Amino acid sequence: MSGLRFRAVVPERGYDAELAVEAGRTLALVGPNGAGKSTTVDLIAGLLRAAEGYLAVGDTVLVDSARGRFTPPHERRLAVLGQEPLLFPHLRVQANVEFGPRSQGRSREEARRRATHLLEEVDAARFSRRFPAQLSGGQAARVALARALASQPRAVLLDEPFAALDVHAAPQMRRVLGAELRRSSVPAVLVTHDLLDVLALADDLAVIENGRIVECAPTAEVLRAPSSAFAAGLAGVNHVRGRTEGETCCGPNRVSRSVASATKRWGPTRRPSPCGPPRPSRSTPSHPRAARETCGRGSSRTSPTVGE
Ligand SMILES: Nc1ncnc2c1ncn2[C@@H]1O[C@H](COP(=O)(O)OP(=O)(O)OP(=O)(O)O)[C@@H](O)[C@H]1O
Repeated sequence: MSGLRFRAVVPERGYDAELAVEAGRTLALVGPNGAGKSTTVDLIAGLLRAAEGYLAVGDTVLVDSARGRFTPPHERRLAVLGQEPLLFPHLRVQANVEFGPRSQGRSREEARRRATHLLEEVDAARFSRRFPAQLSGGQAARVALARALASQPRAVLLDEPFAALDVHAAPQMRRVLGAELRRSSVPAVLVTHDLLDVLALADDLAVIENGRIVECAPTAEVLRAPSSAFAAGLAGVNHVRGRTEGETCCGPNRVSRSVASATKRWGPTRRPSPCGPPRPSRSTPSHPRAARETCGRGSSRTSPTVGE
């Protein structure tokens, strides 16, 4: 498994963004309402088709509009977990979680083992004989997390997956998700409005505004020295300081910038994003610090933990 490279342009939504997430790392995508976070997830998942687009996970190119390639959602092998659990209503919980591994050709026994393990992890084993209609919203969300992780995806996409959970369930689910992501070493994109999600899960943090990535760097760096007003608000500081040396998380752009220069960068000439241009093959980030400390292929997840 290796990193995820993504770029897409959707003119009718004013969307023109690119991201790179190294294998084994989680990138949190934050931004104001209507900025383009769900659009990003939909594009990567294949639920929305871009006018121009490129998507690769590792060596597998899933979308390349220049070559007319568009892999349908069900063939992408991506785990997508949103606010709605979207469980199969006619299957019991256990069968819902077994469905992914079974459809990938795993044996009945292997699928059962994996589903049972994940249902225990998310504290939903006692619901395994129920149908989705017999679950509460929070219980269904736990099952949906188990199902998303069961199929050993190429990459994981999470669109506010804990929004429906209560204050006790959310920390437990973060722990399960964090452990699974660390174990699986796949790239993950997490859309969230919640700083706790960012602190608990995100190695890197990207800010999207008006369909453009305006900041992308290791989480600790963004929170320490935000260069966008939105990240400053998230970090709880009222000033934008910016970084003084190359500290982007995922790509070749080394020069830190103020919001103003970021806006200039993202002007009509469509320059490379802070997260780097999509690369057609596995490649090491060109930024030496990023490669060494944060974004190197196969590097371990390093997000800070929060007391939960
Ligand atoms: N189905 C659609 N058709 C046309 N435009 C859309 C559609 N869905 C979203 N948009 C527009 O695309 C832009 C990005 O929306 P998106 O839902 O991706 O934002 P978001 O960052 O996820 O917002 P939120 O935090 O409110 O969920 C917005 O301007 C929105 O109005």
